[in-house]
Amino acid sequence: MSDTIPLIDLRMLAGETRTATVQAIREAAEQVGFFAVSHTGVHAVVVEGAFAAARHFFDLPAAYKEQWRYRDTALNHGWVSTGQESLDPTRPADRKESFTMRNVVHTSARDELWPDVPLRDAAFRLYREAQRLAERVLVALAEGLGLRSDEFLAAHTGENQTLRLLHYPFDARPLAAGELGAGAHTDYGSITLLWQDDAGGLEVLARDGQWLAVPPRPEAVIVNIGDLMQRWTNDRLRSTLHRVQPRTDGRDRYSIAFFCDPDDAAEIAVVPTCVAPGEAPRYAPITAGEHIRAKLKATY
Ligand SMILES: O=C(O)CCC(=O)C(=O)O
Ligand SMILES: [Fe+2]
Repeated sequence: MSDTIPLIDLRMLAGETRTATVQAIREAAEQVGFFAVSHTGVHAVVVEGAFAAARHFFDLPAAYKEQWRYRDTALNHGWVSTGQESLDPTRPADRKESFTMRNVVHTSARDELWPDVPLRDAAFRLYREAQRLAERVLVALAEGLGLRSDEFLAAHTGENQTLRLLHYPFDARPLAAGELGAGAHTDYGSITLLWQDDAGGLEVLARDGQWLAVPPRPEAVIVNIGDLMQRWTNDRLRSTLHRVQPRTDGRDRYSIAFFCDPDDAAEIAVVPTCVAPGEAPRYAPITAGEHIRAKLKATY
């Protein structure tokens, strides 16, 4: 593996370069589980709008943000303060705060869930564009594995698609042993899209056991495979461990993740093209909802 994750230009999905590009996406998903995509169709102004809204919200006093505190994993919406979430439950809680918004199309009409209209509007805009991008990636992965184009897509109507604003504050207090910005974890669902600012700190565990930095690349979106997609593909696509270093250089870091997960009722059964002839699937079918809720409960 190279010293950074592969970069794929999505303009190449059009025309006669499509087949080769779909295979490049599949290969990156198999070998690294992380890749970056450029020319994604997501507008820079929409991404900037979401980052601006995030900075504005996270700057507010904690006592005020309290009103939108994350309350339950079923709704999966709201503010989680620093030290509340442990992506790696064996370590101290993460040095980060977040604002999670599940199924924004559905929840944006509920005024009580939103600190302000600009945040809601910025989230809605990015959510819609992220959905389109995630759908293109799901289709490419299906095609790359020799499946019907909508094999994965059909299970993703938006019910479990979640946008999350993240803030890793600089904090001069000494770090506890093993304290991180985000503890080492794999994502739970199908695929994750990630936008990061230029601060850096994201690392992925390479196959050789070394942590590899994922440097910020303006205009690129990071894509990674989650646990359910790994299971769906009989371990062919890799759900790779990743973590975020805490801020120690005097500046904060902001990032935005879009988790694209299957609908609660979707049955995740190993796809036939990922089982070698004469072998049995490694996993029994599972309902996506069961899996996602169990994972969320473990981290809060
Ligand atoms: O902030 C980042 O760069 C990564 C966040 C992440 O991995 C997550 O929230 O699942
Ligand atoms: Fe993650």
